[in-house]
Amino acid sequence: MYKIVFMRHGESTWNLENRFTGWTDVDLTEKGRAEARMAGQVLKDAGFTFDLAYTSVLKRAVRTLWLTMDEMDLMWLPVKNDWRLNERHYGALQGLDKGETAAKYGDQQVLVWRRSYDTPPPALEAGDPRASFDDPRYAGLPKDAIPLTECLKDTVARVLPCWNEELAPAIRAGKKILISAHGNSLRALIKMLDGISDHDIVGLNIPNGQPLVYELDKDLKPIRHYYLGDPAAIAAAQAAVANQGKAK
Ligand SMILES: O=C(O)[C@@H](CO)OP(=O)(O)O
Repeated sequence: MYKIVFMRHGESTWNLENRFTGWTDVDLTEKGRAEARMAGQVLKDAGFTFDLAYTSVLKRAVRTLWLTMDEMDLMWLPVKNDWRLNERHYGALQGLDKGETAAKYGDQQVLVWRRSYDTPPPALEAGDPRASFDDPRYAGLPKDAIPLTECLKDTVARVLPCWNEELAPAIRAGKKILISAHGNSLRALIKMLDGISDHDIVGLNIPNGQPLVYELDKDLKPIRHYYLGDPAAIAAAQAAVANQGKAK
């Protein structure tokens, strides 16, 4: 049996401000840093250790990983930054207030943009300063791999090769891995792992900074999964994430 740990980053400045974030590279708040340290403490107390860590190229996930590793006295851990673990690109919604957007377009439309499997948010114009074409961290990518918006299906299409080429081989090689990523890139991974339907994935919300353990069989099929933190606090945090997209 294999065990891997997923973790969504701690609270970011735009989580606090309730803005659509996507590929915008915002940092953690003080609360987010505390959540990341707490995750390290919880993992340490539960007896976890790791050989290798994966994260995105966005600083909220990278810093969460650093703080978690620091708390576990694992700063030496090899880290692979993979853009394919980035948050789902939020297109032209990036930077907008979620509640105001819901007041303007309706809760249902915002739920579709936030959680549907195959309806992307409106795309950025190619010349929009929010587009990532000139960002050096994506310099090695073909231009058509850099999104202007993404639905979850598009995120699955980039996360799946990351799983097949990086994560799964590391797990099979016996490495204990920690993956610090984002709400929707983790939803994409979990949808794929658990075979969640396009319909049911709408209801899945991932809380900030809570280690999520997956136990996998020899074929890397999930046996069970569980959060390490307090179940009531996790359920409340998941409900809070779900409610972020509603008009006040
Ligand atoms: O804004 C975002 O990029 C994501 C994660 O914070 O938000 P949501 O939960 O609305 O998909």
